[in-house]
Amino acid sequence: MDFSTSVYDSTQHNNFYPAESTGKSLTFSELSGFVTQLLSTLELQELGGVYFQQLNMLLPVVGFSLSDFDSRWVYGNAKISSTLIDLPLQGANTINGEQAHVYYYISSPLSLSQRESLFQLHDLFGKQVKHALSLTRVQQMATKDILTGLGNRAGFEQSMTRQLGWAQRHDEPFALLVIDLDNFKFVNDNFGHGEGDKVLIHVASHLSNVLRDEDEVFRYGGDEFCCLLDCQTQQQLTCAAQRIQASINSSKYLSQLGVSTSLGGAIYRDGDTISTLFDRADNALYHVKNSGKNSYHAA
Ligand SMILES: Nc1nc2c(ncn2[C@@H]2O[C@H](COP(=O)(O)OP(=O)(O)OP(=O)(O)O)[C@@H](O)[C@H]2O)c(=O)[nH]1
Repeated sequence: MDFSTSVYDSTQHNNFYPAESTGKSLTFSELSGFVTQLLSTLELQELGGVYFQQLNMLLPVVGFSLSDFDSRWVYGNAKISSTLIDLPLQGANTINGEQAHVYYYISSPLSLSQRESLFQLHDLFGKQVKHALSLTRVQQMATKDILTGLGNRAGFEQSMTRQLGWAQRHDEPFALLVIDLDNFKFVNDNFGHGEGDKVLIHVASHLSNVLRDEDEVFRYGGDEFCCLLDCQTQQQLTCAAQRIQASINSSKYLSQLGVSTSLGGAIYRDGDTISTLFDRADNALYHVKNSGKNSYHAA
């Protein structure tokens, strides 16, 4: 079997679309790992063990910029004894606003057939990675709230399922906060829906800024937000809730409009499901709403 046949065979026999087959979203590292896995199944003897090893490490790094591979090759002339691979890093990888690159030298020039093999690889991965990425984007859009950029209700349920699984396996609790804006309807009714939208965006940014990186915040729907927090005790949860309230109350913009927040919290207990945990936090919120709003209560 020649090299090109083995590449195409691998495409057919490797399921490169876990997003489709499992319905799970692909993270960067999953996708990179996937490229690594696929690469390691290819028969790259023609490239030699060293090239294979090094490319195996490099390709996942540049994962998403393989489409630039082709045009970025510098062959040098007959007297140059190395080949330069210039791999532009995409996305946030800029240095002082300039595109960041990874340069890679191969000490002896690649033969024509080695180059051909790499171009075939590039072709193959360019298409596959693009496809996997577009699936990931679609999935991300399905779990994102367009107005605030936060995760939406579907995203919340996905994360909650993951967190519940983790808590059960590792016997490590986490906390849920349900947050509802007070008097939000007043803003819509008196200043219009556009102003109401601005308030939601403003609150979302306060929530994102005040929480730790490992915590997650979602717009559950309407003027209701949810946070999944790395808190194991009521004391830690109360601290987080107070920080959120202090942050919202410090906003002149929100206080001028008369908007504040009511919060209900609950900590995971053994055997909890999404709905039992959510209901406890929601009942606590209900309690706050019925006792004057702008406060926090834990179940
Ligand atoms: N501007 C805007 N308004 C929305 C959006 N989604 C839901 N709403 C409005 O949010 C309001 C939510 O109602 P309530 O929670 O009863 O309003 P509230 O004044 O905060 O009531 P309390 O919670 O009792 O203080 C309704 O008027 C909805 O129309 C949205 O995306 N943008």
